[in-house]
Amino acid sequence: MGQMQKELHTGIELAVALIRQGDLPSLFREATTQVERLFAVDHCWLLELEHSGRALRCEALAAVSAVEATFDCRDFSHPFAHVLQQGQPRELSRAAGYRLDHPGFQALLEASGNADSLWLQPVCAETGKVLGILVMCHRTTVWPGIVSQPLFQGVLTLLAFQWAAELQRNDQVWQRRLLKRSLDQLHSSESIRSRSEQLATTLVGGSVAMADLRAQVIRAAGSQLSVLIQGETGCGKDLVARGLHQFSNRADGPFVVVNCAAIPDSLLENELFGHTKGAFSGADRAKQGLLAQADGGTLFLDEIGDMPMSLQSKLLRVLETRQFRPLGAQQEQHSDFRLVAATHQPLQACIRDGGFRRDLFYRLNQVPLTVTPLRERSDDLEPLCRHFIRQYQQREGQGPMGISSQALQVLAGHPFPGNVRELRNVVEFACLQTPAGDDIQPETLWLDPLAVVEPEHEEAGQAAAVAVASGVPPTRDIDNLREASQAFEAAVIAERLRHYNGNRAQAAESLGLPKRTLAHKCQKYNVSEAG
Ligand SMILES: Nc1ncnc2c1ncn2[C@@H]1O[C@H](COP(=O)(O)OP(=O)(O)OP(=O)(O)O)[C@@H](O)[C@H]1O
Repeated sequence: MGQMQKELHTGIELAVALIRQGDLPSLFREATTQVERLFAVDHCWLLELEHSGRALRCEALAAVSAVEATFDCRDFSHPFAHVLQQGQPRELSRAAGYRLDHPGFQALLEASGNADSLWLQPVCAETGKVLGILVMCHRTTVWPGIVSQPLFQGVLTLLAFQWAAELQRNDQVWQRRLLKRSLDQLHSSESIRSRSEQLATTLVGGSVAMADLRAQVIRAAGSQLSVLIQGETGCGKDLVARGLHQFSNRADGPFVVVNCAAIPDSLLENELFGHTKGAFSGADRAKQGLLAQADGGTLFLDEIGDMPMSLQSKLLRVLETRQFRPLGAQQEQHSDFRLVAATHQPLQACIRDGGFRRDLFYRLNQVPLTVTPLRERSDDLEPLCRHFIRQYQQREGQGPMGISSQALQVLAGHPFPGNVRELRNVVEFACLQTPAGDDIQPETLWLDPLAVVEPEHEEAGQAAAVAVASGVPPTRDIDNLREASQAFEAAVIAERLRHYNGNRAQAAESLGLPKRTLAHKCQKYNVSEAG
């Protein structure tokens, strides 16, 4: 092979080797090795200008030395700042280098063996943009013979070209990733927003607390983690649990509700686990438990704070394995359910008092959700009132138009110890007494006067409240028996309705009246006026 052909061959080999590298670190490794080999240079380093343009970094030096291999471009205690500033290559003697006290630069000298001379060569892209610096170190000054070679210029050009292309590729990848991330974010926040809006038709309220809660419900619905909903009685925990099911991928599966406080302790285990035929005397048929029924769906354990300790341990085991054994069964069964639990009790305090298992609490509380009491979200009052009026109209076929601002003001001053359930009852009472097409007025609002009585005046307040609430005169003052009887009847009805949280069917049944008659009497006596 002729000399020229040999050189050409070397050049092509070198070019292929450089082009083949898929990322910057391997490009740098290949380029420095090639320079050391081709030009018989003792040591070669590549310093990369950081994206910010503020510092140069030498990864290869960082790998062999303990010092920080970063060179601030404004720090003239190393020679690279000068090279960048002038944009020209320069030679540097080791003796001159020793006078510079930059620790990174000293480490570079150290790692370059006995080099007496350095050549600092800026590497620039076609656009003129500086990419970094090529540093060659050798025992003696050999530079004029090297840098004048076309092969050296070729290596530099190719290195710069590949380097710039790699940066551009990284930049594009980065841009694409950024774009994708922002699109994903946009998409997920958009989908959370639209689902939250859907949820707002059942979990009503315009307050910030309610909007936050809805977004949390939507996010939690997307996971399989157990959710513990805490909040005062009547504040909407049941609705939250339903929302978690409705917006989960189990929405087509069953939603099984167990009220741990409503089922006697002795029956609760049986309800949950079920039993086989003949498991105990009287078990003449097998019964599927609620755990099994919840397979593929959501199991909602309401009032979990009331679950007996013995059952808590069993539940914990089920939650860990999703396996359980019905009473009398030989085999364990599997049920794939998502657990949602709720309580109005302060579970932390129950744990301290020994009434609730700490390990179960942690198992349930993977996603904690707290529903704020109604008195702390007054912005929800108006939307909730309108929601309940609309529900009333749909149910009864007619009802009031809306609610007056005075009535809303009165509601805003009430503390609502019974939360939204209490508000719903108050609004429904008011609906009953408001002619269709009118707005609800303050006089029709049946608010529990006890709720505003100061604790120290509670007893006196209670007596007064009964009189105010009932409107029944003391017996000795009665001068019209018919009116007094009617007042008494109205007071009993109002009291009973209150007792049943406004459930007219239950109140009517407990008084031995048909529901229609009760509704008629409410209208006739204008129940709230009796208060
Ligand atoms: N944000 C709301 N939007 C619409 N209705 C609501 C809202 N919050 C509560 N309600 C209504 O108030 C009543 C009580 O709510 P819910 O049963 O969900 O309360 P809870 O916290 O589960 O009560 P408890 O602690 O007694 O079980 C229900 O009729 C429910 O529909």
